[in-house]
Amino acid sequence: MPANDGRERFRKRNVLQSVRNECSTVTQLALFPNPRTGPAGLRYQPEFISQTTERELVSRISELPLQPFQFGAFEGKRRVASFGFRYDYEQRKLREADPIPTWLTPIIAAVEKFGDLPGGSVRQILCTEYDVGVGIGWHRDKPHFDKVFGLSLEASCRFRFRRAVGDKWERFALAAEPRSLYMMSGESRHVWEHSIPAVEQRRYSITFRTMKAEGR
Ligand SMILES: O=C(O)CCC(=O)C(=O)O
Ligand SMILES: [Fe+2]
Repeated sequence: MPANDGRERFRKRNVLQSVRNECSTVTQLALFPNPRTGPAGLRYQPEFISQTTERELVSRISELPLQPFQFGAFEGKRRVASFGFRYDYEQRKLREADPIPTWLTPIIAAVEKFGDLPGGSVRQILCTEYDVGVGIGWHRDKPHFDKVFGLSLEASCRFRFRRAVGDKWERFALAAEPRSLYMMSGESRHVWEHSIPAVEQRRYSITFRTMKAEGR
């Protein structure tokens, strides 16, 4: 009966709405491929690597001579190591950095495959340690880089997005879980800003960046 159909539709909408509210953002992305639910060009893959690989990568990163990030009061607490290229904030220039270590080769190949990119596309790596209470402020990555991938290690974070719509911010958040990979391309990379609020447990990340043609 039409009245029942209406009620059934209403019930389904309510169920969908509560699923939307309760599920993690990750599940929302999978369940609702509507562009309104998240920035276009954002992809997320849970469990991209195994726990064994995660442990190996964390142990490699903790052996690196990580340095406090040299930019801005809020961001100074992150500790980082760059490979391939690094952005020099004082000179406002891209500079060559140490070559990408070979222990990263297999994971880079997997990331390139995930992004449907030819081998050798990833040319910049940033290993970051966020101690408890450390995050990263709102920003877009430097325009010299094109696609950005991020592997989360040891702890999850709330990976937030915002973009200006009139005089308001449209917002979105992704629960980036340990061992997951996100990819920012298109609007999620070039239009939306992203940030991570202070983490509750120590988190490591490896970000992988391709270069814009003019950045070479
Ligand atoms: O830690 C991350 O996953 C992302 C960090 C970030 O946004 C950046 O280094 O530009
Ligand atoms: Fe970033």
